[in-house]
Amino acid sequence: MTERPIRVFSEIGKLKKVVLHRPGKELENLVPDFLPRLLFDDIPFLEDAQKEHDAFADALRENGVEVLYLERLVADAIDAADVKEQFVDEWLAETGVQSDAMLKALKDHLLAIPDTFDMVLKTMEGFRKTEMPDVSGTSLSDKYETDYPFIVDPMPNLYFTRDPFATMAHGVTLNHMYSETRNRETLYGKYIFDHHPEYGNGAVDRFYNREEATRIEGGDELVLSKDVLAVGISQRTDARSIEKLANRLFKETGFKRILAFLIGENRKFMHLDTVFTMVDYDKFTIHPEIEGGLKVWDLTPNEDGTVNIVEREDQLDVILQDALGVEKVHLIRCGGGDPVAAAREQWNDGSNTLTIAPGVVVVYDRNTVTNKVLEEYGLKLIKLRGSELVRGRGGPRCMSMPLYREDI
Ligand SMILES: NC(=O)NCCC[C@H](N)C(=O)O
Repeated sequence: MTERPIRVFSEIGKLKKVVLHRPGKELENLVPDFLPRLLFDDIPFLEDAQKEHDAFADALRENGVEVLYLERLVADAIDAADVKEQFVDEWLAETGVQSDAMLKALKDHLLAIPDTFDMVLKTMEGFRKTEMPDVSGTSLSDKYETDYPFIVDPMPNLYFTRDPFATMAHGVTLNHMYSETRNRETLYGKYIFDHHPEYGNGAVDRFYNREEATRIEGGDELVLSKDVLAVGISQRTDARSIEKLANRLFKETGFKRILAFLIGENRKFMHLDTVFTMVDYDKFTIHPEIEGGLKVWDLTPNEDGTVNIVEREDQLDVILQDALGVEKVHLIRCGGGDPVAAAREQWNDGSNTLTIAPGVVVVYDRNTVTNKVLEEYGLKLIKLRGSELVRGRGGPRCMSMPLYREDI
């Protein structure tokens, strides 16, 4: 049997292949009045954000990881299946543009871009009003004018490739996102998994679809082992989505348990991976602020195919020891447990680490208190500058989607 293109059975197995998105001109379409709606807290300086991101990609390559770019995968998928016009039509249908004349002008503009790669980048960047001619249509929507400076919004969160789709076993969840701005991002995943020569046409199992009504985002989906997932019930992921996922995974894969972590609905920690990541066989980062209110449910398959759901009364370390079959689990507290350092460093993604091999972890250099504690636990840190990247509220795990990890 041929090797499946996706293989992810842990959070910590040696990372061999990953998807990133190099931040592009979409960041130059962030303006102060619309930051909250686009889920940003500040405006990064693109040139420096790209340098920081290139350093991230280089660090991964130096450690034996093949880096694939989302924008290249999408362009190759579109070209391979010769579906440029279909892609543009689907993209347009999700822009919210109502004027027929403007829809036609946008379509003509995109299809006139000779290189599909550049066309894909343009769909990510968005369109300012100033860059399109006035269209003189006849319908009411053609004549109607607002002060809004964009015809089509940018998609500034694309460099957080962790969220719109998530890999596990030999497949993906193609997610239905919490916000309109991020839901548009999932179209790129759809084209990759429908049409890419290596990742499309059924080569990758599909455990969730973007058309589903309930929400789930990749930052909430953690593959703890070949048997166990942890999934956050959060601002971004509904409990119902986790039940659906459990039903499918228990039937279609070897996963035997999902731990559903209730972390509450909060901008500061919108996904489970902003407060909890796995860094070694027996070590996890954790933000102390979630520990008090954390509830964990255990989802396991019943013999009749239904899902058994039990609330766990144990402490988190005991739940993890039991789920992973290790003697002692260490929970490494963000900011060393100091409430001020923890809050400051979690905000800057101190607990959002990317593990590229057991005990080898990519972090932002700025989280000095947390990093020192991680080193005291014997972890090897690869430190990145992230002053611009962090303004979008995401760290190394958020900015990466593993496609292939060696089994542990
Ligand atoms: N997994 C993650 O936590 N991703 C970070 C996403 C940040 C982005 N600005 C968002 O709010 O969706």
